[in-house]
Amino acid sequence: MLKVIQYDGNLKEIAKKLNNRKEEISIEVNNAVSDIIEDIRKNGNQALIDYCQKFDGYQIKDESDFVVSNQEKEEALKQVDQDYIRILERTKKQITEFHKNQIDKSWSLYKDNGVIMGQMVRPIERVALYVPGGTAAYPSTVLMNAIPAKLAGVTDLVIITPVKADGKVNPVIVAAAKVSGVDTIYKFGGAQGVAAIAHGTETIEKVDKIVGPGNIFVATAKKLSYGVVDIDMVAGPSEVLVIADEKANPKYIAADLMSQAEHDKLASAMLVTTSEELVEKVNVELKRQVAYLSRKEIIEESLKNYGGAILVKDLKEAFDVSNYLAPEHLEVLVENPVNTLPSIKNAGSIFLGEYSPEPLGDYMSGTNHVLPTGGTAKFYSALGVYDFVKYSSYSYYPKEVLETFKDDVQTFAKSEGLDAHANSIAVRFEEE
Ligand SMILES: NC(=O)c1ccc[n+]([C@@H]2O[C@H](COP(=O)([O-])OP(=O)(O)OC[C@H]3O[C@@H](n4cnc5c(N)ncnc54)[C@H](O)[C@@H]3O)[C@@H](O)[C@H]2O)c1
Ligand SMILES: N[C@H](CO)Cc1c[nH]c[nH+]1
Ligand SMILES: [Zn+2]
Repeated sequence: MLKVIQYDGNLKEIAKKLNNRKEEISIEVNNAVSDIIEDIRKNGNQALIDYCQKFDGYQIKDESDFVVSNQEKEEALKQVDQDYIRILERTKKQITEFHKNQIDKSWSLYKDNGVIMGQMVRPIERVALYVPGGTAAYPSTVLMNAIPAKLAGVTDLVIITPVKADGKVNPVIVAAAKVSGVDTIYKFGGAQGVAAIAHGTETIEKVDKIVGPGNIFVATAKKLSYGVVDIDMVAGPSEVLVIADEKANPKYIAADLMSQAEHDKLASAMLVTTSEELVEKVNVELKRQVAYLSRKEIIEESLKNYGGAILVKDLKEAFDVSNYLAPEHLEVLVENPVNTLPSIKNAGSIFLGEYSPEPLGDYMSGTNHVLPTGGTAKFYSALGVYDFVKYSSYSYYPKEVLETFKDDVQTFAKSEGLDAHANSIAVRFEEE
């Protein structure tokens, strides 16, 4: 059952009523994750092995066992049927079609006075893709991470993902890695995996950047590793916010809310609507549908803690609430949904109309499913090709053009008290 909150124009109150435990959890998790990172930094491989044993139940045999071997890959691939490979290939095509539009080009400006300026786009060299592996397998995340990275030109890509107690990576992950062209799959994840690949160990080479989603421990470890490596964003426990008018279908809304609630007990699913009657019907549907879903327990816990229905007086208020909460996924189930785009300021990914359900985006619409959570869609974007490149600017000035700037630059430098800067210009125009 969704708890019902009447919106009275106070956005801060709404946020408090919905997320009142988030702060508390993050302090506890922050401390636990900091300890793990420190231990990995000090004790390297041995600490990594110990944490993997503790959290995933697998005793990594030796340093060569950190990586899925070719033989393990072959065995895994034998278990994946051809129709599944076809689906992965179809998904790859969809994701590629969307993401190739994000490829940014280098540019140069040749001025009449001989000055040349420009910007070069270069791929980041070594990137780790986090693929979650705790309570579910995420082959779709392999594709969502790897395809934009490949389009950007990253050559050194590795996957980190937790294994099960038998030490095996799920065969569908191995298949998705093959389809995406990623060879190295490390058998570790969680905060310890993030720490190991961020700092490096005796045998594990550090990366320049870590991307990809994960649970609260993974998201916190990425946050705390920022600076040692770059990260894409905070992509933590999943969220969906549905804006619906009185004509929206309660059966679809309930199904879509639960599709995200099933990810994690910390996932959040919210309905923002003008219709009290719709909320009642959605509650009936939630009860009916949850009964046949295998992750019923997670769904119920997540809806109880982080689910809710917010009643608003009109759609303008609905978009105000949604923009304030900045959800990872926003579904818009109102008449003429495409026309509402100008009202949306903050959302990781937007799903318009009743036949663009959020799970289509999780797998095959082509848009990326690695998305900012916890209100960070106010400043972070969906994972894209731009996350895997960096920009270097350059300039070439002939002597006669520098001369036209020499006095102004020196004055500027002196105004900052930096006379070595001024001197660098002056020495170029001294008589020998
Ligand atoms: N935002 C996005 O773009 C996006 C996309 C896909 C999935 N997700 C989210 O990814 C998450 C996947 O979570 P998951 O748990 O299945 O896999 P995961 O790989 O993210 O986390 C599993 C790991 O968490 C660590 N862990 C578990 N309990 C711990 C504890 N008490 N202390 C320290 N570490 C602990 C362990 O190392 C374990 O291997 C979900 O929250 C889901 O909503 C988000
Ligand atoms: N909804 C998740 C992002 O929050 C992505 C995903 C992968 N598989 C299923 N769902
Ligand atoms: Zn999902």
